[in-house]
Amino acid sequence: MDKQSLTDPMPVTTPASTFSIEPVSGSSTLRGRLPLRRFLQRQPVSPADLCMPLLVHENEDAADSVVPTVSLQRLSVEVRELRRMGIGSVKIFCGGSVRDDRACEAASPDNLMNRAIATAKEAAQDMAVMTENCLCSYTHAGNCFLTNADGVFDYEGTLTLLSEQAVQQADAGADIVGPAAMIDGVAASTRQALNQSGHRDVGIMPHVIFTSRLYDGYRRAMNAVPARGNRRAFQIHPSCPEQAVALARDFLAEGADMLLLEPALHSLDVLVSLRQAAEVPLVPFSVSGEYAELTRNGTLKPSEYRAVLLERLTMFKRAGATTIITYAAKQAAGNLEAS
Ligand SMILES: NCc1[nH]cc(CCC(=O)O)c1CC(=O)O
Ligand SMILES: [Zn+2]
Repeated sequence: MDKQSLTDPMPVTTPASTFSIEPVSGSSTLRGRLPLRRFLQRQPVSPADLCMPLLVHENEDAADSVVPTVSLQRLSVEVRELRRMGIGSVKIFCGGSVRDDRACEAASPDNLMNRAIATAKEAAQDMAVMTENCLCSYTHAGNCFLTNADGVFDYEGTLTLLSEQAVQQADAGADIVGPAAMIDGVAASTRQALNQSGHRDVGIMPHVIFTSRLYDGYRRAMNAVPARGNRRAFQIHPSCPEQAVALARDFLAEGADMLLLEPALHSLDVLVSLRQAAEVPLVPFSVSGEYAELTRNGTLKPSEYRAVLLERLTMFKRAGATTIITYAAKQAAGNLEAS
């Protein structure tokens, strides 16, 4: 409950009515009455509703990034602090250091991603550690998938490598893997690989991704800019919500445990319709461009930013989000702690 609403009771007067019809219910004026306003209010957003994306770099934090980044060295401290603030999950993203045509580093047991997972898990056992499962940091072309020598999409090779990558991540301690290459069949092949390697209890949260320029800040920070063009081949055009819903259904039929939707703000309609159709956790990802828009447009004072951020997160929650992935998770948790 914000202090404002405790100290600012709304005087309700009943003016001589100029309407010929008396309202049947007092439902709008009830809100002026403090105990009723409180009674009607749903559970507000809490730190436990938030997931912090961690863009991990080997050495230095990326100074010019529009979104927060963290070095491997600082990761333990960061994860412990987030956990202390009540945040229950982190989603780890890592760049690669070696690119080749077969994206070999993606499934190397001691790549940065796997070391970061182990570090995060060691720092806070009860923090849910989620990963991104993709190839764009490891391929020459910056694509999320493999291609053959002739440039044609290699479906089987991609699924095999993504499954191997997921198993390595689970071995390192990941609780939930996140296939992000937008390839159907990936949830099924990942499930099978996890089960066969003794990771039946590791969850799968595939990404359902609309094409967007709101990813540019992330791609720059993570050195994951596609070599040609701004779009990724399998992402869904913003005009095609039915494709997103269909892909979401396919992933669930394949055995996905939950779904990530991005960009959060540009996929709200899909969140709402999936919430009505499927009893599964739905997780909007408020991506780098959304964070940049809120923090850097220069028109919001700090107090306005905090209030708008809370409104934004509340809106995601009421639209049906189970958890919200946001670069503002730490700030929001700090504000909620302070209020
Ligand atoms: N590779 C998939 C992926 N993983 C994270 C983001 C963007 C996240 C953000 O903008 O915060 C994307 C989209 C993309 O690169 O096309
Ligand atoms: Zn990718």
